[in-house]
Amino acid sequence: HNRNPKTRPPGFKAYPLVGSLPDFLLNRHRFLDWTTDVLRNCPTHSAVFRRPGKVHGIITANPDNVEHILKTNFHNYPKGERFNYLLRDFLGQGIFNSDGDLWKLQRKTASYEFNTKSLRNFAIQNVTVEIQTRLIPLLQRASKSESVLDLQDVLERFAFDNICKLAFNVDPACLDGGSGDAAVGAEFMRAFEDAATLSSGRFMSVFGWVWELKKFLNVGSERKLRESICTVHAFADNIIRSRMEAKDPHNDDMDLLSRFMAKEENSPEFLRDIVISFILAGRDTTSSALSWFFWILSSRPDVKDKIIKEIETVRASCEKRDYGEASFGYEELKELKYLHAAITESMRLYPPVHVDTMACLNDDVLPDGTGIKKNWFVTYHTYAMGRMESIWGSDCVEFKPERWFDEEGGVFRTESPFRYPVFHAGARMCLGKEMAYIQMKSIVAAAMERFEIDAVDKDTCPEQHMSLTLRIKGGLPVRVRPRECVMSTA
Ligand code: HEM
Repeated sequence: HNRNPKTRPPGFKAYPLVGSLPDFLLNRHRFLDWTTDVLRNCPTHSAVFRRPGKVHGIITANPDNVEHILKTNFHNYPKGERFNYLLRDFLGQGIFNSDGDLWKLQRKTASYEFNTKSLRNFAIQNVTVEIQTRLIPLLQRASKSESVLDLQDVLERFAFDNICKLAFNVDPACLDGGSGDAAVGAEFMRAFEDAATLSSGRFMSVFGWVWELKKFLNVGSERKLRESICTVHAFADNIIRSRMEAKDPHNDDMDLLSRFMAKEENSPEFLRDIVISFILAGRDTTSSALSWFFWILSSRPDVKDKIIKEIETVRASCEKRDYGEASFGYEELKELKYLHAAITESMRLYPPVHVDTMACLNDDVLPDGTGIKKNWFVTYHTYAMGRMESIWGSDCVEFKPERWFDEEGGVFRTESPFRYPVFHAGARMCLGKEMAYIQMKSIVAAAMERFEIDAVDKDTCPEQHMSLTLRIKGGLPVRVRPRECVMSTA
């Protein structure tokens, strides 16, 4: 690719993505695979996205373009006014929905905190408790009753409990399901889910004025959105208020809210925005990743065996150190290298954040020669990038954890985040990457050590449901059986 702006070809070299409405309608149910095919066949893997009569933006699966957008010319590609506006009712000015100084301020505090040992320890402790007291008993019950379990739902409830603990040290107990405090938690989770889905639904509205009118009249989806936002805000406001009224606001709490309260003179509304953004960011990304992971694994006994062997080896070394928890400690999790590679490989094929979109502030030419105009959007297509022969070679669609190790097979091969933008890249790269791996590896290790988990329909690729993350439509029905020859018990 020609990176020299003086000699690279002039702009507007791009290929139509949505050429005709019939094409779009025919392929709507397989949107990601269809757009992947189109990008694969474009010479530089970039295309123009059109709606009738109007060019709206560029979609790309080209790593040089991704580097340009997320790093080299970062300032030209913010989230943008439209994104901010559509999500403002729900997210306010939280990190996920802000640009410029407001974003920088939150990013600075958060990236410092995400690098502290104390936050990591807090995260490990929360995951361990959730696994020990809820996940393992739930899987045990499913294995005894031999019933079919929706694993995606279980993983989503796990992730929600977990991110709420991390964000403001509240346990909504969604994985406990049921009565008392858990019912309040479940209502909060449901309202959060509705608010996220309905807010993102505004992006799909062909005519923007339709949702604005519904909002003005307080009817239909906008009425439901308003109600769910009220529920979410009331829940968060209560916690923030009582924390602020507490005698010592700089208490020993390890959660993110306390850290933001201690460092800045932030208003209660801004603290709420901050907390809600973190919950959104950490809510259903890990559950999406693990749902696809468990589905893939169901038809790959060879990979399963290697993971189990590794877990048993690491568990044996834990026992020598008299480490008898249901989960694993930080050092042990680091030793689960093959598992790390298998999860990374699974997210290459099924990235939780399947596409990501930015706005273009000023006319620009991308490194592959594609021109982009002010006010267009630019989307990088993470799902397509995981399936490009030019990036991963001729076996790009195969699930092969081994590709993440060097020639000798021992050292994990790190990949450029611009070729593997599963966690984004550049200045706005995901802050929760390490925590996400801690959570995912802990869950898989604890579950696979004790149980055989198999998708009921392991040979049919599940239908995709695209919300903010890539989920499995209708959930992931699995059967759970006790694993024979378990080395330790919960
Ligand atoms: C497998 C799990 C995860 C994946 C694949 C993932 C992926 C991503 C991606 C693609 C973005 C960029 C989104 C954008 O353009 O706004 C992002 C941002 C972010 N993620 Fe994650 N994420 C994961 C888990 C988490 C967790 C568990 C947390 C919190 C504990 C978290 C915190 C954040 C935050 C705060 C941002 C915003 C960063 C910024 O705008 O400066 N993520 N993540």
